[in-house]
Amino acid sequence: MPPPNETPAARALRERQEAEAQRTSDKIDEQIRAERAAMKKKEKGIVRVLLLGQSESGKSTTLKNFRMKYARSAWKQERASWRAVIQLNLLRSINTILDVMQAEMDGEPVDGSNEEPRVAEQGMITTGIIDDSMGGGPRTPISPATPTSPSTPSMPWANTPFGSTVSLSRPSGSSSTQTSPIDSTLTNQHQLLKLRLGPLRRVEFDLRRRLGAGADEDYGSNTEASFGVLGTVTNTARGTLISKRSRSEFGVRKWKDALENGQQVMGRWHARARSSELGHDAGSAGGASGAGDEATEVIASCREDMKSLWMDAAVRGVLKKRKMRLEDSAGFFLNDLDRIATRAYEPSDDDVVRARLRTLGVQEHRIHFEQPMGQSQLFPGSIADFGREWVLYDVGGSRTIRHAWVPFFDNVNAIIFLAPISCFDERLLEDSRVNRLEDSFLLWRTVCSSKLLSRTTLILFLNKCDLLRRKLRSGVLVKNYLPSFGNRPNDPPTVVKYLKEKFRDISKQYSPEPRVTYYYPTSVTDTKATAATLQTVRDAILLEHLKSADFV
Ligand SMILES: Nc1nc2c(ncn2[C@@H]2O[C@H](COP(=O)(O)OP(=O)(O)OP(=O)(O)O)[C@@H](O)[C@H]2O)c(=O)[nH]1
Ligand SMILES: [Mg+2]
Repeated sequence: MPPPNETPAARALRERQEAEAQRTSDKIDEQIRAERAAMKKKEKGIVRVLLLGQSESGKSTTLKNFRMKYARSAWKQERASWRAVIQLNLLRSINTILDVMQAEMDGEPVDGSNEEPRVAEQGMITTGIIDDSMGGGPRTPISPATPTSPSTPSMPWANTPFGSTVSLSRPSGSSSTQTSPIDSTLTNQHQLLKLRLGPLRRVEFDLRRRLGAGADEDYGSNTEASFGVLGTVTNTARGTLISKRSRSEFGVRKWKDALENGQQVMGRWHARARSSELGHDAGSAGGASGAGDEATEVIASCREDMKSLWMDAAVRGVLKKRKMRLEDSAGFFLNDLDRIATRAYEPSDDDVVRARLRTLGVQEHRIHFEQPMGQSQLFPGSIADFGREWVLYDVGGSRTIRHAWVPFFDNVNAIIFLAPISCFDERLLEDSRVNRLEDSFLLWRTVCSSKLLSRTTLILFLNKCDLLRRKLRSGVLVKNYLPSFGNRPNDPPTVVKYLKEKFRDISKQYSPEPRVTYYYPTSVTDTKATAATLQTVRDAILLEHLKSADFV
């Protein structure tokens, strides 16, 4: 209230001051409004893409392809720090072989209980989505009988002197196509080789710990925390080649942390490793930037022994007999030992794309597209900037962590769903009663039917086509796992088309309202082909985004 005895002059002054204060207040309000509007406009321009799919479907690999193509400088900066992860992948394979050899030497029985992972067999969790006809009992086994060697091989390795090299026999031709009786007899030379490679167990343990193994998740009912011990983890079952044994897989909540930790390992051990004397041929000279950490030293010094192990016919025989197909497993680098097991090793683009680092948390990656995209020519001017900023969310795909996906559902423009279609004869790692393809169909149905996602653009990658090709070529019959496939030709184009139709039917049947869905057969480890796919995907997502923002 104005003062009771206010003079006309005082009143005029007060009113001027009040008007001024109001102008300032309005200005601030206007600024806030403008900032909010700008933020909203910017937010509206940001494209949010969620990568979904079961574990090992290829989500992180797709993200890497995106970053490699569109965030080139960040990618290049980060590339070297993947070295420790790749080394860990390599050591996991080697130590798995050593574990399997040990099991063979101990005369452990070959586990064959997991040999028929069909889409829906008795006792399996089934949706009936793929084949309503399949509720029933066991089907005729398709596995060709695997010749077995004596369960207790001769073990004449006592008192063997350590030599400087261990020479073993080489497999004749490709082991994966070997059909003659398997020679899986291990000798004292194998025992010797195993001893020589013993230090790699400690290196694997050390690398895991340093990269952040605190984040490791254990699926196995009986997996021991210590390194060098086989877990009772059901590994990817591949038709006739199935494994019940695998070392637990390394996973992290945040890549960034793990990669930074990996870099620190290099730094910390740098000086020590210089004077390291291991008594082996250490391969190519050190001196490359970042080279010289202890893990690298030991790995380089064991290169020839690792090669001997991987190339050995009897070792391959044991792997085959015990149904381990390392070549198809995640993070397989044993064919690159000459390049990777050196002190000077620096990861290539392809190595990083193929490296396996299991995702446990949600990873957010921002990409700012520098080049104008296709539609910007169609929609010039201010729209050229629209959709330049992308946020890609990569999530963990195992069943136990899928609940973390939901909060992202109400704010994404597009979902890239990865369905690994080579997995039609495999079981889920986290629940061996469930066929992996069936799990993908179930997940796809959940995504399609979600009301929150009814306006979200769906893009389906029918992934791992390369592995599908290889599997079909090796004689695995789709109809044995999906009876409704019937007598169609058992070739990749037919299988891809058949599965695509299945996914399409689910989308049509379960989407709350009609929607456009894009389907791409992919092999996302093939970076060149994936680059072309991503270009198309990017254009498609942007077009849908522009439509939803009423620009079109
Ligand atoms: N051969 C082949 N390998 C693939 C393909 N896509 C992915 N991989 C490999 O499969 C493994 C798993 O891929 P990731 O991208 O890590 O799988 P993810 O979906 O992120 O798995 P989680 O993080 O566990 O949810 C990696 O070793 C990849 O290199 C493919 O199309 N072909
Ligand atoms: Mg991942």
